Amino acid sequence: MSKRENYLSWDEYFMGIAFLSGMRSKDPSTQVGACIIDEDKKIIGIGYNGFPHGSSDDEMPWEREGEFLETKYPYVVHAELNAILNSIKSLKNCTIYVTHFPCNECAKAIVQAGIKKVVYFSDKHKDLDSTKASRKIFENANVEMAHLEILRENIVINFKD
Ligand SMILES: O=c1[nH]c(=O)n([C@H]2C[C@H](O)[C@@H](COP(=O)(O)O)O2)cc1CO
Ligand SMILES: [Zn+2]
Repeated sequence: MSKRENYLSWDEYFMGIAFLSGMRSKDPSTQVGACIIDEDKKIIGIGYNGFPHGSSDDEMPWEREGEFLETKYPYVVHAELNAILNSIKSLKNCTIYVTHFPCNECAKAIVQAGIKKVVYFSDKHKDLDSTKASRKIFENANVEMAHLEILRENIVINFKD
């Protein structure tokens, strides 16, 4: 019997895990996921955007607009930072798969952690200054940036069969 066709590529697998992780996010507008792998393709950290430990999800605001302290922005931990903080070992020379291109704050953390490659899916905020700053941070630190185009339309997990 020949091998199965249409199995997940490594890129699809790790980006798929980043997306699955993002599905844990309670942010009603943007769900971000991240998955960090080492040079042996072992997963060593996963994260999604959410409030810090101890913050009740029901008491924190998910608002995008209004008085700064009444919005989510000062409180939410970004997916990339959560993945870094959740990692089980050194991130030197690792690769991070992210559903969205990282902001400049996450870019700084990615560089300082020793991550050498960023594989991203969405770059919809590419014109924001914070994204331009991220690119500059990555370029200066020789962190490779790679846009991942996934050709299949979806990955289905069927719990019924
Ligand atoms: O790098 C990032 N990583 C990350 O996890 N996020 C999270 C924070 C917020 O919960 C959400 C952005 O929300 P919004 O698109 O409504 O502004 O995504 C946002 C960024 C910035 O693009
Ligand atoms: Zn960020």
